Amino acid sequence: MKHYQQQTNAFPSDYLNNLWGEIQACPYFAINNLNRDFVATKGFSVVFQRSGLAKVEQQFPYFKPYLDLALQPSCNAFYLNPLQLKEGSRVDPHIDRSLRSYSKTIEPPAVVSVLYVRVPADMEGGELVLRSHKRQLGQIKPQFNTLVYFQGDLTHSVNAVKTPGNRLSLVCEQYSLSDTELQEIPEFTVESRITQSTTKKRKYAS
Ligand SMILES: O=C(O)CCC(=O)C(=O)O
Ligand SMILES: [Fe+2]
Repeated sequence: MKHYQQQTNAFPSDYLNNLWGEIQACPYFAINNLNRDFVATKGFSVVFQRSGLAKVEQQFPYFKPYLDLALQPSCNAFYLNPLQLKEGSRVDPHIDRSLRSYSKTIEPPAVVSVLYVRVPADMEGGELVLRSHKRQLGQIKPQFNTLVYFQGDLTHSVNAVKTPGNRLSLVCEQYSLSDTELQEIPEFTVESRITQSTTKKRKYAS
């Protein structure tokens, strides 16, 4: 893939409404956990190997249509995260390498897929900006029901949202790891501020 591509009207719109509702209702959905590039965002993350896909679909059936369409056959490890921005939220320039927390040597993903589940009407700001070595390659204005794929080694950012309402995307970092790297990745786990604080509470309680 050369830099990026977009697929408009990726799903029946009923599916996106359902996805919106399920994500809002999910107990893991909370103020982000991701690093400080993510300013005032909400979300949670599902980390899995291809062998854990059935478990992901069992616990999160509403992700199945997205995974069926977006997962690349050549990839074997995934970091899936719903990401919500509101007025004033932004994401500073970064390269996605969320699996680094499991193995230091992991290279960036082969591809990242992003589905725009909800976008405020007439949103100002909120564009996804893609760069390679300071050169801007594209500025994507999120559109409801568009599925974007971009090359996983690109630096990217999301401009501050300047409109009220929610911008919800469903992002999947897709990796093609060697057997040794893959061994470090959980078959299936959920990362969320909520699960972390429960662990902490348990620790302090004992
Ligand atoms: O929502 C987007 O347009 C991209 C978000 C992003 O960069 C990420 O989740 O790593
Ligand atoms: Fe990113």
